[in-house]
Formats: sequence, C-alpha cells, structure tokens
Amino acid sequence: MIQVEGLSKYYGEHAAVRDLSFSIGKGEVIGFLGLNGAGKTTTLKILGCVLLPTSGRVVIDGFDVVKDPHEVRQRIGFLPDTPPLYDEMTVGEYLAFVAQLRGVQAKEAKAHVAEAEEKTGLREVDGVLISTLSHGYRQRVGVAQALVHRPAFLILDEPTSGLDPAQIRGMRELIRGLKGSHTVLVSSHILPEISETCDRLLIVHGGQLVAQGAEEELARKMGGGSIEVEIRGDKARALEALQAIGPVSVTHEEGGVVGLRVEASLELRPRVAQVLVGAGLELLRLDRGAERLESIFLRLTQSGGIVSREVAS
Ligand SMILES: Nc1ncnc2c1ncn2[C@@H]1O[C@H](COP(=O)(O)OP(=O)(O)OP(=O)(O)O)[C@@H](O)[C@H]1O
Repeated sequence: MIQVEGLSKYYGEHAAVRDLSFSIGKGEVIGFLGLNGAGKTTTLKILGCVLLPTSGRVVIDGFDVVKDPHEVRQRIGFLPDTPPLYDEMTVGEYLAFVAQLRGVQAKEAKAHVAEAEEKTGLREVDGVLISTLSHGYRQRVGVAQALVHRPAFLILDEPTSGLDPAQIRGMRELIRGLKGSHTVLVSSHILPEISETCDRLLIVHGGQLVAQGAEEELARKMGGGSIEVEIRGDKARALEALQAIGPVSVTHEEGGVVGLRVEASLELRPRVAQVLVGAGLELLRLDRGAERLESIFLRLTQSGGIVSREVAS
C-alpha cells in the first residue's frame, strides 16, 4: 500500500507539488499523467526516497519515506527519468552490482539477476557492455535495476521516453507482465500507452491532483465517452439508427465503408450493435472512441482545474 497525504514540495517560492493526496492498493497498476512540469517527476522522486518533501507524508507498506527511507528503499524499485547506468559494465555485472547495493546476499544475486533479466527480456544481452546497447535496451536495463531486489512496489518515470513504436509496445507488454507480482506507479504523457496498461489514473496539473479513477469512471463523471463503428451499407440509415442513441458524426468514408462515432457511454455498445444490425447494415468494427482519454486529459488540464474539483474526489 502506498499512502500520500497532503504532499507538497517547494523549490524556493515555487510549488512543484501542492497538497497531493492519493493511495494505491496492492497489485494495482496506476498511471500518473500530467503535462510537462505538472510535478510528476518531483512526486515520484519523493516516493523513491530521492527527494525530501517540504510537507505532507508518504507511507509505503507502513514505512514513512522521511523517517524510514532504508526500509522504504528495500520495498520499492525506482526507474528515474534518466536511469543511472554504468556504461563500462556488462548488463549482468551491473545488475549483480545493484542487487548487492540493495542488500541482496552475494550468493543470491545470480538468481535475482536471472529473474530480472527474464522479466525484462535481457537474457540475450547479459554479457553485453551497457555502452553498446540501443536506447530501448538501456530503458529495459533501467527497469531491470528497479526490479532486481524483488521489490513489491515499482515506480517508473516515463519508461517509454525516447523509444520507437516497437520498443514502446515491448515496454507496454513488460509493464503488463509485472501486474499481479508488483504494484506499479508509472508516469507518462503518452496517453494510449497509459490507457492500455493501467487500472487507474492519477492526473496532475500545476502540482495538484485534478482527477483520479479508471478511465471509464472519469469519462462517466465528465459526461463523456464515445463509441466508434465501421459499417458497410446505407450511410443515411446508419445515421438514423444511431441518432436514437446519441449525437452521431461520420469519421471517415472509403470504398463503401463508413466510420461513425456516437457520443454515448460504453455500456451502450450492445445497443449500438443491435440497432445497426437491426437496420440491415453490416457491422465491421465496434470500439470505444480512441480519443477519449485524450479529451478527458485535455479538458482537465486546459480548464485550469475547473472540472477537476468534482472529479478528483
Ligand atoms: N530542481 C529544481 N529546481 C527548481 N525547480 C524545479 C526543480 N525540479 C523541478 N522544478 C520545477 O517544478 C515543476 C515540476 O517539475 P517536474 O519535473 O516534477 O514535472 P514533470 O511533471 O515531471 O514534468 P516533465 O514531464 O517535463 O518531466 C516544474 O515547474 C519544474 O520547472
């Protein structure tokens, strides 16, 4: 369990984090979202015992980050925005070195390293010098060093930063694979990545929490949500059938295939399928609106937090 209560961090007069409170349950994968400068890195560094808070409390598994940092560090693994890698070491040497720094017995270090390499797909580069690795592999080593002492909690700051699309997918799968065995807090500003990986979202803006909840829940609270379909058949008939459910717009049209979006809650997906098939149309695809998290996020972070007060509770 992670509990954050009234956390603030000032750099001089500037409040990077203001009165932040949230809790994370065992086994949850939480996405920490915010624009550049929102206060994500500062918060994660405090949770990772790298920075001291100005005020407030962070308790991880019953231990306070200020009073018991040693206990906290044994229970968390931290991937900072720039992973602290030693270029002149091989992957295996580096992970063994980090394991021992974190209190793993020398005789157990090998098993810990093998397990971390297995989870992060690094087995084949165990003997490779870190200086020769691609950026994607370096990020994996960053995650592996966070895992190597088998912590219950993982804090990952922008794990996909600078990765190409294939590497992003690999990292997403890696994080998904950690679910169940770890509690994960992962920060990002890449919305689809968070949307697909996380159970719940914390959205920060200007150092404050402006919303929290599952994507579904946030969309409901904000009255948002949309369903996208692709059909083959008469466009006018499709528009008429869908208008009974909510406002409809045509998203694309090509070779007899029409894409439409209905502004309606996801729970209405079966109803959407029913009316389209009932109208004699061929239903080729039915999905949640892809832009949804993006629109929730933009509304929260561009409204100066007006919507936020209702949604943050
Ligand atoms: N060492 C520092 N000294 C002074 N101000 C700082 C320092 N570190 C961060 N800040 C300021 O605190 C605010 C929050 O920064 P932080 O790095 O936590 O945001 P972030 O959400 O992680 O942003 P990004 O996605 O760009 O990394 C910003 O206004 C930043 O300029």
